[in-house]
Amino acid sequence: MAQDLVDGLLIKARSHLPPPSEPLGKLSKRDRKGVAVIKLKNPPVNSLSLEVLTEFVISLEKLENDKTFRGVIVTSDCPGIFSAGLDLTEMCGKSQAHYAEFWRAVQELWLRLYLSNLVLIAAINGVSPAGGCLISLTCDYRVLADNPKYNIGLNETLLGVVAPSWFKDTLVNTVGHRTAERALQLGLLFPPAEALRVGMVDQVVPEDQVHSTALSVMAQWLAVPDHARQLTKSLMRKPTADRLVKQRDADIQYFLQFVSRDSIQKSLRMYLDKLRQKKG
Ligand SMILES: CC/C=C\CCC/C=C/C(=O)SCCNC(=O)CCNC(=O)[C@H](O)C(C)(C)COP(=O)(O)OP(=O)(O)OC[C@H]1O[C@@H](n2cnc3c(N)ncnc32)[C@H](O)[C@@H]1OP(=O)(O)O
Repeated sequence: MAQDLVDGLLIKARSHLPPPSEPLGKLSKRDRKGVAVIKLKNPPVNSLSLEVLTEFVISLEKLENDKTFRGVIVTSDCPGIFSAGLDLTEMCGKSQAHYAEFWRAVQELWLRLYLSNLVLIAAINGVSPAGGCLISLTCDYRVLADNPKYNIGLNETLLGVVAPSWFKDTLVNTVGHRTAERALQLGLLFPPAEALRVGMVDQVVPEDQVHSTALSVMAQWLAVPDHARQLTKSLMRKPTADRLVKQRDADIQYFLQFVSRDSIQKSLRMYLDKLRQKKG
């Protein structure tokens, strides 16, 4: 990957073109060296379609394999929306083969992000439910913009579905068991101050400072020798990831059975209809 891609690597639904470089705040060039920015761009709501999931994995793999990169800032190009989570249309009215391919892609992205050797900082510049929250939870540090509309959490139960065990594990590892249990059962979406209080995010800053704060935090994490930090990250995270790795196929089968149920299809359709009717 060319060195001049360092400033930006855009994930679009239908284009692989890299964007023009964007300003990276106040840090010196030296501090910025080796830091890529992945901006999710799948308007209108950055839903995680099969295509986006696949491109995300490919982008991460390229960055992992390119030794000029040591850190990635994950953020959004859609105003006010970090990600609306998994694309609900991928889970409604499709074939079993499609559900299996989709779920494997969700697993793959989670594994890549959760075990990444790179330092991952989430610059959360919008609302972040369910799968959107999960992406941020896989990062090493989360900076959330201070806007009362920017709720974050795993709200799956409100859709009538269940967050898989590895979504649950990721949350438990971040906020602890009791907070996770309450948040998961109630499908809580936390506004910024609450998200900070429960440890769902590490910092809440004014909206125009999200990116520069993410860069400052990145500089701190990159000051640690890579090998020691990477081994420590693996020590902390591998047992959780291994639980999924050991039963990936069974997890896919469970998803297939679950999502194919008439009652679940009905719940997902009703939820989508509600979203669509919201406009009036
Ligand atoms: C065994 C395990 C089984 C199952 C596990 C499943 C785990 C699931 C994980 C998930 O991530 S499920 C997705 C959960 N996401 C949500 O609940 C968020 C839903 N969306 C919203 O709340 C809002 O859209 C918003 C993100 C707050 C943005 O609001 P805004 O008013 O700006 O946009 P609007 O609601 O009008 O949406 C525009 C457009 O986008 C469609 N949409 C929204 N979210 C999704 C989505 N996740 N997937 C697909 N499509 C989505 C919405 O319907 C509108 O479409 P339209 O233009 O055709 O009307």
